[in-house]
Amino acid sequence: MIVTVTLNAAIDKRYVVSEFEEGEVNRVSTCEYTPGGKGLNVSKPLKILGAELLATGLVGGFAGQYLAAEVTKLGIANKFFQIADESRSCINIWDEKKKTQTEFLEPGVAVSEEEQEAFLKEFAETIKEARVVTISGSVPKGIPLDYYNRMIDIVKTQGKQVILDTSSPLLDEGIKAKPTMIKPNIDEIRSLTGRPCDNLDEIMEAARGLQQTGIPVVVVSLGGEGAIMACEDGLYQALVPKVEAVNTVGCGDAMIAGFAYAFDQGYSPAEALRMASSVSTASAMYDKTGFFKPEDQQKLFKEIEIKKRG
Ligand SMILES: Nc1ncnc2c1ncn2[C@@H]1O[C@H](COP(=O)(O)OP(=O)(O)OP(=O)(O)O)[C@@H](O)[C@H]1O
Ligand SMILES: O=P(O)(O)OC[C@@]1(O)O[C@H](CO)[C@@H](O)[C@@H]1O
Repeated sequence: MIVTVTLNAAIDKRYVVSEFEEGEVNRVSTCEYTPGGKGLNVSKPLKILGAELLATGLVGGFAGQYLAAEVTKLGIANKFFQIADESRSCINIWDEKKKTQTEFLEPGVAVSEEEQEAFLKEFAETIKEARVVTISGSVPKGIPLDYYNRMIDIVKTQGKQVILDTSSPLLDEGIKAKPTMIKPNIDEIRSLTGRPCDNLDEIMEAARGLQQTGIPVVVVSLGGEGAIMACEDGLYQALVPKVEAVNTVGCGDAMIAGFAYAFDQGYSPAEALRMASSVSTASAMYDKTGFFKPEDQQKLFKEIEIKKRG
């Protein structure tokens, strides 16, 4: 079983405007509300894969009730912890003319120390049946930098695998707790290592360096260029075929879903990389964040090349 964690859940609001004008009144032609926050964008592809899954995290107020109800509607089992303040919204504006996307991500409400401690206590119980736990995204206000470290310690103490997917400064702190896996993208690996990582050799060296600090699996995702993985077996490269990418938002989350699924099913690291790359690439081919067509994923699974690089 897989438990996904979203501490900063959000109602993702997608606004379509004919032409976005800064400083003007913009009328929205279509709007779409979906449950978001990175951990929920991991849950959606996991559901499509047919994984046994439980979504947890923090939600609050009416927005929180709406989020939990929408997640349930998607058929995703969930056990959210209720906080006092209202869950956030994230706005994504799609400009039809310029074909650009503008995002406004609210920071998330304050979470009191009492709420933080109570969630951790509940979390230790929630993951009892899990084999794999994913921890994703930003954290709401008031949550200290080492909170993910405490969660990772709880998961590891129970002998389970834990994937951490976040960015600086939470990632810089989180790697100290040695999660089972991290998946920085190119910007995140540069920020983590302070190296330019301008070519494949440098990226492989950076991934191996991090893996050797005691993080069993380090994957660097490279968008349409695939991914590099450093693990105990060595270095691997995933080469993905050219596809018509219509929405790359949340591809990283879909990749985490693929790895969590593969770890839960006991795949080898190389096959886990193939699985994760097929799910994330299929999700780039679908316009709705967090979704993909199983037939695209199954086709890609056969086409993706996994090369041993050292
Ligand atoms: N344009 C694309 N074409 C094909 N596959 C893609 C494309 N963009 C992303 N992918 C797939 O998704 C994976 C993750 O992409 P990326 O490196 O962009 O993650 P990310 O930056 O964490 O994404 P996000 O933050 O939007 O979730 C890639 O390794 C690849 O398999
Ligand atoms: O603040 P986080 O949790 O890091 O990111 C939140 C978020 O912007 O990322 C997704 C796109 O990847 C959106 O669906 C979501 O609302």
